[in-house]
Amino acid sequence: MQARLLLEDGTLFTGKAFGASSDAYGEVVFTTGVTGYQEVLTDPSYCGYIVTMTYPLIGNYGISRDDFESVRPYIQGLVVREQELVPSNWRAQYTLDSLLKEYDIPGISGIDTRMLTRKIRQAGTLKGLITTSDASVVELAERLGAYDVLKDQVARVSTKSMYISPGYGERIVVMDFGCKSSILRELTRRGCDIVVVPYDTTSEQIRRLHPDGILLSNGPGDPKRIPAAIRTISELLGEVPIFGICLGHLLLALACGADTAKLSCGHRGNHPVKELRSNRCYITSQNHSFTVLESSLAGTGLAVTHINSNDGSIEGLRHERYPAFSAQFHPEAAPGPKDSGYLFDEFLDLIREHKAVLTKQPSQVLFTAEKRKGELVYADQ
Ligand SMILES: NC(=O)CC[C@H](N)C(=O)O
Repeated sequence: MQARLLLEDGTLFTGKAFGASSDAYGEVVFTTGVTGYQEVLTDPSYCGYIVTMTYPLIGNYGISRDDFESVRPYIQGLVVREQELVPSNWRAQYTLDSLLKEYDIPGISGIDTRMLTRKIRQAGTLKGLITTSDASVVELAERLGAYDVLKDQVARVSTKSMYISPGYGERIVVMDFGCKSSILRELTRRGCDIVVVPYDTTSEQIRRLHPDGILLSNGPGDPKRIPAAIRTISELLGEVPIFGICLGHLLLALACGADTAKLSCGHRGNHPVKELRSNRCYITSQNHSFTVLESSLAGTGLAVTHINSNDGSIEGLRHERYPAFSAQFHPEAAPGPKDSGYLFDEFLDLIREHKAVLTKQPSQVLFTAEKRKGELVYADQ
């Protein structure tokens, strides 16, 4: 069956349909990862997007639920150069085509994904529509024009109620903005006692859980669309060590008074990132549209720890007084190299350091009506 992909600038691609035969609307983005299509499909941060895979053959190792990054795929639609119909992998449970059918997600194959990627690079992210209908292009353009991009993605993908994954180690409260499973895997591997809470949990509710540390997860969309979460983070800042990943990084920056903006076409796939402390370059897994503006950092207490070696954008931040740091990239990888997984160890080191300081200064342990900040905790350093 024929499928068409129409972009908001009028560009029309005609290819072959696979997956569901429903219509999909979304922002069209591309990812350059060579492997990892299952992780991309099921990463909740992709909610609202039609994803183009720049690697030309997709589906060749099939679908295995063990590789999912959440319980289901969250993309709106999938664009590939060539779809493999007969996967070859002993772990495969079913095919890409049958997965997309099961979750009512349409795909289009057989189009020039290189041209599409160039277009997005030049024009920036564009709205698009995948359809198998035979409606006229004029009609499709009208429908696409009337489509408003999703604005409530975090509410869609965050857990509706708190859940635990018990361990004997440090208690980590994960604020779930669309948390990838591999973040929980990394914490579990380190013995953590994990409590995952919905994105709109208040600081008071989080305090009652007595966290040793708070992890702000990845998640879809513009961080400014969840102001209550920004407020919650600013209320907890300095009380408990905080580690932000991707959306969590952007939210931490906003909570400290910095500003964020949308990149023209985002970073998706593997990007080189320089750690300024060691002058080392790490290959990281990335998936984001937004970035922290360097010009907004003055007076926030935030210092840049990592930068993107391709475009110089901010990739990591650390608070100079409070125990808080963040990464724009994905230290949990999935897909991608695990080079930057050391950040989870640094988070646990920070938690232990913070506890040691509190033990030396027990009077600081009590919560007071006035927010207890890191500068008090670290006053004698
Ligand atoms: N992976 C993420 O957490 C993405 C963060 C944010 N939604 C962005 O697009 O920039």
